[in-house]
Amino acid sequence: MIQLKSIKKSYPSKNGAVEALSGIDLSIRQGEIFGIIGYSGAGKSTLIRLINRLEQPTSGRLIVDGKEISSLSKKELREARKDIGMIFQHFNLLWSRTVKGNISFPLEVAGVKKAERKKRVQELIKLVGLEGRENAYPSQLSGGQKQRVGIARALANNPKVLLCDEATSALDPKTTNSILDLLLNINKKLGLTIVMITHEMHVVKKICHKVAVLDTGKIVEEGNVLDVFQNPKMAITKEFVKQITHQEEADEAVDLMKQTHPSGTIIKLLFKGDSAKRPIINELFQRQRVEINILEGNISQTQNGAFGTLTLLIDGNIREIKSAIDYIEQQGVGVEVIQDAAQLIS
Ligand SMILES: Nc1ncnc2c1ncn2[C@@H]1O[C@H](COP(=O)(O)OP(=O)(O)OP(=O)(O)O)[C@@H](O)[C@H]1O
Repeated sequence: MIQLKSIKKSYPSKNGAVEALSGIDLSIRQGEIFGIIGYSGAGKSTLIRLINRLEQPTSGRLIVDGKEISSLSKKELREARKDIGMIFQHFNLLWSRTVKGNISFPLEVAGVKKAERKKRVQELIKLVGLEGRENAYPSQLSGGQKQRVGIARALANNPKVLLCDEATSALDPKTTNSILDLLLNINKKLGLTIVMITHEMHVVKKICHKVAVLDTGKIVEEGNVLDVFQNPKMAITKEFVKQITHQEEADEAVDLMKQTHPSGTIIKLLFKGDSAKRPIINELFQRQRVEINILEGNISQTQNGAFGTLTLLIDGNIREIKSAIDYIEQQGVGVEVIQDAAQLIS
């Protein structure tokens, strides 16, 4: 649906050109929810504005829905833009118009007749769950409701792609979740391709199928969300993954155990996909003659399946511990040895 090939974008500045994007290759498939994550200044807004054709690339090729941007006439470009809706961090609503008026606006611009407009606005209000608030003004709405108006407005002309620029960054965690659920629902119902620009890994974890990590104008890592969460390669990706998996209390529990049980073996189990559903501790208790203490555990759900970790302190004789670890690995669960008191690796 969207392809970027060797895209570069520079902005002129007093101290020479600023290279915001330096050679981006990206392919986003139809119906996918694709997350692009990066810190401030990484080039996320530039990238999304290129897809929306609000910016022109300095070089490279951009293809959306089979059409190459550089070969389009102005009229064709105007038409092609209708296939792309966009929502923003600060909603960008018209404050003097009601909910209905805001959603109707792009339909008016597109020359849709009044009766048809009215029908479409009602459909959209239902789709985003704003029934009863049709005549409210933006100032009378909560942040989540404002973003629902933004989503309805973006979908008014039946776009094929929805671009979300930090769409939940101004919302509290509960409202963020409800907006993400709505986007997921719309993706499933309408088969809409969604591109999410964000600095929050929670957003990626909850609804994206794929993720690309953007760092100073380059994509440094890309893949299926579950794979990237399980096996982040670059330091920056590991930092983002830690936003989800890191628990300070867990580190403290492990440190305490290291001090109080220097002779115990501490291992971290890494679950992925179906292995996350296995009653592995129960199986260990039944099959192996080792003592087990659970130090921490967490499980995360992504659109590609679940993944999780479980940190255990195991005591017993070396042979039994080795056998327990072999058993865990045979079940398709990864094992990382944190404290090797039994000298398993020697
Ligand atoms: N119109 C512009 N003129 C000059 N430099 C720009 C312009 N827009 C962006 N830049 C520069 O390009 C780089 C990437 O900016 P961009 O806004 O795309 O990053 P970002 O990841 O979206 O960050 P943020 O979340 O802070 O907006 C930055 O160094 C920025 O200063």
